[in-house]
Amino acid sequence: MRFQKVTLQGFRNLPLCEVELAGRRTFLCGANAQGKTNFLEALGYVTALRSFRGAETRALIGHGQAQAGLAFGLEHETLGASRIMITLKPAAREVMWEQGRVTRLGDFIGRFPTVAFWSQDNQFLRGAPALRRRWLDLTLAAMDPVYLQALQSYTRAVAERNMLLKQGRGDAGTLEAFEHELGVHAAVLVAGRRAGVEAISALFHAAHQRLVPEAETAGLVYAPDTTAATASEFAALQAKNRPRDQLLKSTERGPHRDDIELLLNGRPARQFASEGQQRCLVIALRLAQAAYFKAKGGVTPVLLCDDVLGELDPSRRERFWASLEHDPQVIATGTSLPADADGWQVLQVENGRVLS
Ligand SMILES: Nc1ncnc2c1ncn2[C@@H]1O[C@H](COP(=O)(O)OP(=O)(O)OP(=O)(O)O)[C@@H](O)[C@H]1O
Repeated sequence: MRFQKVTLQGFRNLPLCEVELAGRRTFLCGANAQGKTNFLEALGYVTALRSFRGAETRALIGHGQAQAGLAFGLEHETLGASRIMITLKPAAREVMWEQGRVTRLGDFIGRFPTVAFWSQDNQFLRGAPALRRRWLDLTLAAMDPVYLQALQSYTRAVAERNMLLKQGRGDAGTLEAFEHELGVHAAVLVAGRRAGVEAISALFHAAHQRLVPEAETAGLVYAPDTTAATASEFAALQAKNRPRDQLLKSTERGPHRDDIELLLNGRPARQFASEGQQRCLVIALRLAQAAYFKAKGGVTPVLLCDDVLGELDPSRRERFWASLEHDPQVIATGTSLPADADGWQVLQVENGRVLS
């Protein structure tokens, strides 16, 4: 897939920007806080209708603006030339794809894959489990509408059960109904996560080997919160935990507490990997995400590299370029043009304006 034309209006600090992207390599160059990451964030939004920074819709709308508009002209392996228009309002979002309005998220999410490499990825190993869970959910849901549906339904069921627990209205019969519902969706989630992590782990190992010359092995393991696997096991678990949950006023156990662990040479990387090793692991994980999207959806994702490649030493950067498969479109940012950017389209970003 390739972005050809990008028009943004009132998106964060970009009041109006219209850009034609030429070829497969674009570098956005500018001082700090000019709008480079904001531009990448707008492009990344098209994949899962979410900010890769995890920002709320409200934060994406320019200060003082009522709404933000994003329009993309894309070249797509399976869909041909595509046009997408997204309008963001504080409490609503509208997506137009070709001439029609998108009403079911599952019809749209994941069709336009992008993978963002950005500075906060460095927190991936040592940050809270929610960060890793969010990444895994986004990766799996983008490629599987059944998983997306289960994730939405599970999240809703937990929120409703929590609401009952908080209000103290949770009599056994009512809670039991939610627990049954919760169990059905939990079983889909854990099965999807187990299979997904196994598939991504193999791609992660391969990407890491291409990136790092040392004979190191990288892997990913699923760390579920409980051993329950079937709908009835999950429902039974919630029923057993009910007295404790009623005291704590929250659903304490379940897939919403799952985690994944990155391994380096069979050991938890978060405890043993050096800073440099961690950086390579996280980049390899993003490459694995791109490979997973390609394998599942048949579309080569666009890589959005926010000031990340500058952190790699020249030999690792060279290997990064050599490790890219299927000649993806790469849109990178930085405060100065790297030495290996020959032949790139260069756009200057200055105070919310993107200039060619
Ligand atoms: N909703 C918003 N409305 C207006 N401005 C915003 C909004 N959200 C963020 N900004 C501003 O946008 C500016 C540019 O942010 P951005 O993250 O794109 O910087 P950058 O060019 O990537 O810089 P760096 O090199 O420091 O990462 C910042 O000054 C930020 O405060």
